[in-house]
Amino acid sequence: MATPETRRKPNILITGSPGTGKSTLGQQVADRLGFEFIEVSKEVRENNLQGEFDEQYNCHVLDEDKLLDHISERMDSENGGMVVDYHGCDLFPERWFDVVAVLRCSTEKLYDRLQARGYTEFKIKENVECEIFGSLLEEAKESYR
Ligand SMILES: Nc1ncnc2c1ncn2[C@@H]1O[C@H](COP(=O)(O)OP(=O)(O)O)[C@@H](O)[C@H]1O
Repeated sequence: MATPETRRKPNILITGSPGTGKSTLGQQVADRLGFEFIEVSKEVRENNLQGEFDEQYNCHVLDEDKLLDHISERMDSENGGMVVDYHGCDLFPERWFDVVAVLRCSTEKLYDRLQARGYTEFKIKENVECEIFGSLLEEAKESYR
């Protein structure tokens, strides 16, 4: 099982509220470095890693155990060189990452981006509030002191 000391190339986690630009940046970073990009939402859709249906959010929740099992071989590899995009970081074992970036975005821009994505007012408000409070940055600081 690789650790930051034994991995050949670093693993990078890109977190932040939905709409801050994680998948855009993650793909660019992976392309430039020749790393593999795991966009978690896409990985979940393509590999049937959903859990139960959530009525309030009108979508399936993620089955976290299934996701972790699904990517653990690549994340624990001695090679490293993985870029992962997910909105939080406390789901993952700390040993998986050498670099954690938290993307931020102005609330005006975030609002417009989430509206353009067709999110409900409820979901937009919740995500914009999360951005105002800097919740995901705090989560990352707690996990990776
Ligand atoms: N640096 C940027 N400048 C302007 N627009 C951006 C930037 N990064 C992403 N976007 C746009 O913002 C929207 C959300 O980006 P996306 O990468 O899908 O965010 P996330 O993966 O965090 O949900 C997309 O329409 C994307 O084109």
